[in-house]
Amino acid sequence: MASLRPISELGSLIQDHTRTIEDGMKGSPGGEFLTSFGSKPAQMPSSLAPPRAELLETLDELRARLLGPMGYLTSLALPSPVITIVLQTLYTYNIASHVPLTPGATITYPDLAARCGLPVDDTRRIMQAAIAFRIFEEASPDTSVRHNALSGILAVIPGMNDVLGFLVEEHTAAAAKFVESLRRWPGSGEPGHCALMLASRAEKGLSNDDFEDPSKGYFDFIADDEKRVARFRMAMGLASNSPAYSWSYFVDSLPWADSEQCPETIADIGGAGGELCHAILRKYPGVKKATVLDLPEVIAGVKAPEDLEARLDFAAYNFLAETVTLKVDAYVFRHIFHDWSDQYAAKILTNLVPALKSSSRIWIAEVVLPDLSESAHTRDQTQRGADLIMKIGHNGKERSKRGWEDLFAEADKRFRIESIVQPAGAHDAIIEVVFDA
Ligand SMILES: C[S@@+](CC[C@H](N)C(=O)[O-])C[C@H]1O[C@@H](n2cnc3c(N)ncnc32)[C@H](O)[C@@H]1O
Repeated sequence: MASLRPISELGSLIQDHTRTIEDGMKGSPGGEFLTSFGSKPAQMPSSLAPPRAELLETLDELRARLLGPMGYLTSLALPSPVITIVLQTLYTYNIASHVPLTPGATITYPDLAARCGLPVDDTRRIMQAAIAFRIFEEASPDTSVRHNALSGILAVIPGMNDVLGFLVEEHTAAAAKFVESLRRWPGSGEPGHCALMLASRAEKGLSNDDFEDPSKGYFDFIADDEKRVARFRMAMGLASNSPAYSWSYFVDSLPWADSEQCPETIADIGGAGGELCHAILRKYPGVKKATVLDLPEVIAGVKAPEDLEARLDFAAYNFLAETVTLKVDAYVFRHIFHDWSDQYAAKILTNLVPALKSSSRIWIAEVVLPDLSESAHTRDQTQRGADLIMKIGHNGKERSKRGWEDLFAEADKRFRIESIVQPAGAHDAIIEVVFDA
């Protein structure tokens, strides 16, 4: 472990980075970093991303070191159920929608309680806990509240409440069942053995001791529940709209402007509505034909936009149950493998093998976990957290470079990772794989 810097040095770094950000944001929208309702969120240029990341990391380190081992551990464990209680109640009673949206307007605790159908004393206690975590503001002590920027997004951004609902209802229930899932099915890679499925079956009064097919996962389970499917789609849609998820990182990183390297034909496996192919075809005229392969129900009714009609088509394909018959120059997978444990991810790859020739390339857009770092705990908290979310939700996983190498080796020794590129600011890396047929 590297020797730790004196805490005064951390304080100076915090001061320096804060100044850099404040100066860099002067006069820009959101540059004052206000938290009141209606204030503009800061839109920081990418040049400020490094000082921002280092500032947040330094704040995290200083806090952990000042709290000391016992204080820091308590600071993790104690708020965790409290945050769950607060967020679950905010979602279930849609509390944000009952607080007036006129800037500065307030509501008393009894009025809010009446609108939400909650007891007054509980409403006050839940709201005050929320306010302590910076959601809402107290307008008058013990009497009334109003929105702030954070609570405001729950009320005004379409889909935000769905995101909250998805997280607090599905993930929280799954988290509570995680250890039980480990005990019941140690090491299982079956989607039906994940904690979310354990929780979902228990919630419906279904047996977890005796159920038919552990290969059926969360999406199969909720398929008939329109409300849950819509909420999941909304939550994913909102998350994938964040700039770090932009298609352009992947599309721009492909070396296909060079006609020597540009494939004439490609297939996007699990390509859903074909949006990634739209971007690829528009940027690379050398790609003459793209085919989206996905489940029949997903591609049913999906059409290519007019300008791409001659170059884009869709075909039904089940990557777990069938081998690929469509032979193209390059296969693309975006956000596919992390949904699956190694045994299923390897199956997807072995099902591709019969279509591969020695010049075939596979391009994957997904996370490549970096090694843990003493100087990037906040990044690691997010990425390792996302890995566990994939586990509780699907028995899926995020993979490190080693994890990807092991996966390809398990699938077929002829796969070889040719390159991994991590564009700055992007959530995903781009993994290029060749097949030594
Ligand atoms: C997380 S989405 C990714 C979609 C798209 N590649 C993207 O980047 O937005 C996973 C995709 O895999 C597809 N999928 C799931 N199971 C499949 C299967 N057994 N066979 C083919 N596609 C499947 C889903 O329909 C969905 O389109």
